[in-house]
Amino acid sequence: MYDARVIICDDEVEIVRYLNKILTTRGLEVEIFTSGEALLRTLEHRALEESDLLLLDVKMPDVDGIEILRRVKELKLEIPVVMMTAFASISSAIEAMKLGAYDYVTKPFPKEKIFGILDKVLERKELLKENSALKDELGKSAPSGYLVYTSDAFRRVHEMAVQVAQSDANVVILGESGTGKELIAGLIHSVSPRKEQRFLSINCATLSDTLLESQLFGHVRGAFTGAVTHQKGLLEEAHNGTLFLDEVGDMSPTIQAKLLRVLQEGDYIPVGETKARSVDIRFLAATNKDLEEEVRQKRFREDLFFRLNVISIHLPPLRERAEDIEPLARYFLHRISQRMKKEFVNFTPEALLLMQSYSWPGNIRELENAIERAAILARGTVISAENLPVWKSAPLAAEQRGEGERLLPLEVVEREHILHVLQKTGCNKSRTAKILNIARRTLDRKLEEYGMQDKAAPADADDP
Ligand SMILES: Nc1ncnc2c1ncn2[C@@H]1O[C@H](COP(=O)(O)OP(=O)(O)OP(=O)(O)O)[C@@H](O)[C@H]1O
Repeated sequence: MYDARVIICDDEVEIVRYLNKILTTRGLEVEIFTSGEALLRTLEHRALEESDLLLLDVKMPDVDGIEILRRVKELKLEIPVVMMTAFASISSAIEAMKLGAYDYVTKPFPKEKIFGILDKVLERKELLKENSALKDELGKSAPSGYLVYTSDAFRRVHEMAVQVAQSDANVVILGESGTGKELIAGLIHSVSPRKEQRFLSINCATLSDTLLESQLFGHVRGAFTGAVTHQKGLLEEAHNGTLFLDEVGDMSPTIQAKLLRVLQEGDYIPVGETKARSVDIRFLAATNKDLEEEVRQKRFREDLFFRLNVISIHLPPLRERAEDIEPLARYFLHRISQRMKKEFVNFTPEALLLMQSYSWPGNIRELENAIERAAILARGTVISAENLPVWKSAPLAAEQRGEGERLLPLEVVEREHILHVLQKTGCNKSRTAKILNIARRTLDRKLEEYGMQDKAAPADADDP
């Protein structure tokens, strides 16, 4: 008997039935998709890596299996994909192998063939697990996590990160707190040629100058009061690997000068030593400050800025990519379900609406925390608006209200106002239309225009 999960995607009912039967008989958990389109939609919203194998038909009427495989690879999903092909489409199987499919089977296939593949896959998974445990122990692994998004804005970020990873250029990652800067840094390292080496990180804002210096450069015994032992610095530890400098905008001028030497000369002198040591490190840095402004204000060295900022990646705040809120929320809900061993199945339309109308100043981290909290508060398996008290009373961001510097287009203000009233009426469309003093038809049209018609409300109970 197996303790594993398999996803089947095939439009041929006979094959699905056959596979489902042989797999479930051996204790496997099976998830079925009968169209490529449905699987593709799920890919964008959910991490499939919790499953152990994807059995994917090459030829489907809507979306081709090869296209799905390509997307799986683009999203860097770890799941092994086995293509199922008819004899006639063997050439696509070869193409699939080139694209990174794990294996392929030609229909019709005996069940031993599938179980043979499954055994190999599970064995490999065990090995990988052991490997990554070992890596964690050595402190080598970069922060990892699935990148969940549907917005074009974040797709561009993802593509750029993968592209720059191939070069050895230093990168500055800019973005508000909680937008995923560290996650992107980890991604860059893990797809870069240095991926087998160490990824180390340090937060430059939380340590005192002396501590930051000795953490980075290391020190010899007796270098200063309290330096009772020799300590290797992060520069030494990260040799040949990647060093992530978080909150780099908060680094003091003294440390900036010392770091500049490392970037310019490729060497440094540990505290208390006289001889320089050479290092080969790729630097990734992040900040939520406007680094160019810091340079203009002479708080950040221009020469260091240019050395670090060979390429910059800007992470957009969550409020500027509202279409990512729902898939992220579903992803976090799925993750918390697993952690709490309780299956949360959905959000109510009101809860989704509330999440979409909030401005998320703490970005993805705030969303993650809110979902976690909601899951704890929820009584049943569906998260409702009441479980999300955080922003129910919270006002919209000043920017969204049109206060401050940025004045907003009418449609943004209108959309926010409609959402606000819907929120107050518990998503009752008739009452919302009345308060807004517009016809119910007009409200429906506007909701459709803003792509909110299915989320705005279930059919109002009190509607005629
Ligand atoms: N696209 C994404 N998909 C899934 N999870 C994400 C995504 N972006 C960020 N996260 C998660 O959101 C949380 C915050 O991300 P991260 O720590 O990388 O942000 P940050 O910008 O470095 O924050 P800070 O500036 O506060 O250090 C993490 O738990 C991260 O895994």
